[in-house]
Amino acid sequence: MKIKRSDFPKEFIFGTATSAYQIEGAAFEDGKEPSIWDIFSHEKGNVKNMENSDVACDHYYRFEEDVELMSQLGLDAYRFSISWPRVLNKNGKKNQKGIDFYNRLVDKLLEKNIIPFITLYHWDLPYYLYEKGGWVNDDIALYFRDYAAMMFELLGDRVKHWITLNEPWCSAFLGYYMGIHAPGHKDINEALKAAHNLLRAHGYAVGVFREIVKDGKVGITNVVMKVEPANEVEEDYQMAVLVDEFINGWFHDPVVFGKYPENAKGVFGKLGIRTYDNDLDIISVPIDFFGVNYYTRQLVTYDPDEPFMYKIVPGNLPKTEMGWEVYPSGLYDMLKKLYIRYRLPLYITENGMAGPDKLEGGLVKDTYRIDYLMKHFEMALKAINDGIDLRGYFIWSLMDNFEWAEGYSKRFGIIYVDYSTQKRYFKDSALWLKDFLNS
Ligand SMILES: OC[C@H]1NNC[C@@H](O)[C@@H]1O
Repeated sequence: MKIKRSDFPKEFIFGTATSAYQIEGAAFEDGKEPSIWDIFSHEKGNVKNMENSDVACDHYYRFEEDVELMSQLGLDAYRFSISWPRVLNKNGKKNQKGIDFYNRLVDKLLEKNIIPFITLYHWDLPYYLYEKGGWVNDDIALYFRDYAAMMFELLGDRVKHWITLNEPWCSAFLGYYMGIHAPGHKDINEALKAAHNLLRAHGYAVGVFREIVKDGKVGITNVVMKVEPANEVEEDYQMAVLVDEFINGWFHDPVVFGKYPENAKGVFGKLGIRTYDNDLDIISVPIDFFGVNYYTRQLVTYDPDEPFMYKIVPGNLPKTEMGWEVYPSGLYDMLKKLYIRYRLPLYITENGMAGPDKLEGGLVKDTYRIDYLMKHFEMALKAINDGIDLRGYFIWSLMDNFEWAEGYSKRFGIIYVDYSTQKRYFKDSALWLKDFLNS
């Protein structure tokens, strides 16, 4: 059964997503100050092939061309992030050139009838704040609140859909525990404190949003994974429950219920981590939607030798270039689980795949990405037809870009970027999407 755009509610929006550090470039230009990723990517061993985003997709200078491409595809919406160190400097002063870039980008999108969705924080913390302790310094939540208020004042007249944080789980646990993302720390106590401060930052930002953008909608975007036991044995099921709470609840439950997930909290409580319960009133101020980033499932098995008694087991389904299993039904399962548990409107703020994309004669035959997207579109439609309040779907990503520790080796775009020339090429998936959006 081939689904069509018209099978979706007419107000359902299709878009693409990017983030500042991954596409903008101009990393040290027009008054922009360094972020933790500008520093981390220049430190040996952190990013494959020592790549960085000094130039990236040169989007800072090419944004008009890129918006034109979005318009040609017929996108309803575009999700992007603001680079905090591009708009606010270490003396707490606005950087007008950086602000002007986002003003022009928003105006260009509106001119093309593309709805802007802004993410305030997509991992590029100003480096001077990291030097003050970064996400481990409790004051960071107030710095974020003031940055958020400034952006709401500057763009809230035209931008009505805002996301406070992208994937705080990654900021906290990849950045402060596993050390594979900036700032590259490996300390579980720091990671849990960072997680808590990210949630506090979110709560403070929502508070000021209600005062400044009265007709706007605000949410938080979390990465979710369908967590399943590797083996049908009791101990693996128990670990799956724990890991599901840790990955799919640690940044959802406090925001809606004002408390951390019980079982997972039991594990971290043993580590003697304060859960700062008195902050949960701030953290759980009401939001308008959850952003859902879905890519794959995670198989877990009990392993008493591991720090948290579990380890991840590779599955046997077909995988993308990231080694992630293609598991469309997991999207449906997670949308259903989130909607039943939290009863909030949902946007898929990221879904997509990294593929072995080859540019030949100006074409990229990424039929595997068309198949991937079609299967996940079908799951989104199934969720809507089952009564889940799903309101939009953003493909990750508009264009190939800097994939963090993987550098430019992983191509997620529906638009191919030739980094040696900065030329953009519609992949077959982009041409397919253009037809789908007009179907
Ligand atoms: O790994 C693909 C994407 N996942 N979510 C966050 C984005 O910044 C990544 O590029």
